[in-house]
Amino acid sequence: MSDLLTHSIVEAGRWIDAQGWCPATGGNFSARIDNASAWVTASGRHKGELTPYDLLKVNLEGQPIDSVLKPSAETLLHTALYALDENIGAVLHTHSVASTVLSRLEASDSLLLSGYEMQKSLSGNQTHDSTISIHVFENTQDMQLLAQQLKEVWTDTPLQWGFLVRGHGLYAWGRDMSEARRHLEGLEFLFACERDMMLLNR
Ligand SMILES: CSC[C@@H](O)[C@@H](O)C(=O)COP(=O)(O)O
Ligand SMILES: [Zn+2]
Repeated sequence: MSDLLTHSIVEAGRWIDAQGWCPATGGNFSARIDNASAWVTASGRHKGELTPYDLLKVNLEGQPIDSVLKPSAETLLHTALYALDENIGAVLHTHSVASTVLSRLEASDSLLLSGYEMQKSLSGNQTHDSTISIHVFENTQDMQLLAQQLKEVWTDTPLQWGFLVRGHGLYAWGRDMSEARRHLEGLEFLFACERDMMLLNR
């Protein structure tokens, strides 16, 4: 199963674990194969210790293709993103302290960030002197419901770069794994800064 896409997921898991963003078995990752399928991590694995045999193919309804592995509990969020935007090529979900805490400190459904040079790590941003919005969904164990809410929000206004799930973590994406990693790293940095600013009452 040696393949560039599966390797990119395994490698992302090692890097994300090294950052401390996927403790225990938290997090899940995927990469689009084509317009009808994606590789996704199997459920319950430690994401820093993945091998290609911990990945399976799913269709965009989240059903396994030719695999007995159980797909990530949150597969429907990955497949919803691929169905919503044909330009999304990879999705990374993390459980960092910053995203978990900040998503609880933010009471509304939209986290606004401005004044950070690191905003330029997010595609389409040329300056710190703008305001970007990251949607915050309420957490639920009902992935059908969360995927439906994602579709409804997106239909109103397409999301960019990522979204938060309150008390849970971050979903970040990009046109390929490289861009997904850059968006993830930029957002995690911005969240850590914003959490500190809030804690300092600034
Ligand atoms: C440590 S429990 C975390 C899970 O509930 C879930 O949120 C998660 O990110 C990982 O689920 P998984 O089914 O392994 O993809
Ligand atoms: Zn999760």
